[in-house]
Amino acid sequence: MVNAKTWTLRKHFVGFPKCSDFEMKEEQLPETKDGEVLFEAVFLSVDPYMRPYSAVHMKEGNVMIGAQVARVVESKNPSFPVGCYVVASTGWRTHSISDGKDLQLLLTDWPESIPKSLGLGTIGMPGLTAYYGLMEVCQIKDGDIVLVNAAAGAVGSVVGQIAKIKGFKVVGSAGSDNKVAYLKQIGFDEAFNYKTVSSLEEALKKCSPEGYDCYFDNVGGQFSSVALEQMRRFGRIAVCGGISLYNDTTKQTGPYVQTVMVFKQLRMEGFIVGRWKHKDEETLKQLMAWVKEGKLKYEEHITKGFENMPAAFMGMLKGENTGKAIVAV
Ligand SMILES: NC(=O)C1=CN([C@@H]2O[C@H](COP(=O)(O)OP(=O)(O)OC[C@H]3O[C@@H](n4cnc5c(N)ncnc54)[C@H](OP(=O)(O)O)[C@@H]3O)[C@@H](O)[C@H]2O)C=CC1
Ligand SMILES: CCCCC/C=C\CC(=O)/C=C/C=C/C=C/[C@@H](O)CCCC(=O)O
Repeated sequence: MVNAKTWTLRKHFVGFPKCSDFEMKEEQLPETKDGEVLFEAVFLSVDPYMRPYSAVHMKEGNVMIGAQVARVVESKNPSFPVGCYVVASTGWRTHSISDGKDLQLLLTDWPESIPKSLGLGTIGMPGLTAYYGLMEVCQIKDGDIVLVNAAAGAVGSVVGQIAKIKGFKVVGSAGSDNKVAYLKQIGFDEAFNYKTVSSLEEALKKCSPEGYDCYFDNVGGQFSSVALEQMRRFGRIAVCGGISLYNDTTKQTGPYVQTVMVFKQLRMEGFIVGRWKHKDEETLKQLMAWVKEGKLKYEEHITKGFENMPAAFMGMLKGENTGKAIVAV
């Protein structure tokens, strides 16, 4: 018998999450049955989507949603032998049992030199999000100038680097001078600290006087209202997320998009990474190849200890992370 620790949503978040919104619990797992595997979490992901999704997909008392890279420790399923690593969406739990249907093996031939935690970041869901947002939604093409915000984070840092691999000019914004230095280090052409510029409009104009063709939006709200005005004709906006809105207790309102959308003939499209699931295997292989070739750099912000999951989650929402926010058990 194995005891699993879990983090549950004690109270729905109101505004910015608080420690008292979470509760750690322990449960005894049953014996595994034929076809089942028992696995233990090695790395867990904390992601922005957990904040808005909790309100829609969770009830108070539920285990917090989320993905982990886990090691199979007991197996009655030949597809997942003991010792193999899986990506599982079983939430904030140290141990889980599954019949394997919802498990994803890490890419085969994962090199020892590349941390398996990247299966939650650059070679996982955030990397896929960056790739599909640029290639499928923005449909980047020759000569495009790309803008991405939350650029030093898990998704944004991959967006900028893929755009550079493909030969485009890239501008990024982030919330500290250290993050701006990091963006320059990984190849962004221009980067600025959105918290310290005196005018966002001027900063965007200075970084690209010609304007922008592709805007990969992770932030939404006021940033987007200003950025839309800097788009070039026939520009494309991939609406990936709106982290500046997730903790609002009252909905923010306009300026509204219609005038600029019509005059500049813009295309704006929201998307969820799962739309291209059928392409995930080949895309993950491409991301892995770029990492191996040193073209796609990664950074991780690692918090140690399962007991620190809420702190890691709240820290990520506050911007403490450069690169992917991960908890190592
Ligand atoms: N549509 C989809 O399928 C998916 C969408 N997403 C979305 O992508 C975005 C980035 O996610 P991810 O890369 O995992 O997270 P990040 O690693 O970028 O971490 C979140 C970052 O958001 C920034 N941030 C927090 N509050 C604000 C604010 N008020 N204004 C501007 N920036 C803020 C912080 O960086 P800073 O210091 O720069 O402020 C923080 O580090 C999110 O909006 C997320 O919801 C992610 C995955 C899939
Ligand atoms: C302007 C408000 C927009 C609200 C949008 C909310 C969230 C956007 C977002 O971050 C979506 C993320 C979706 C992630 C989906 C993940 C799962 O399909 C798979 C998770 C497993 C894994 O990490 O591999």
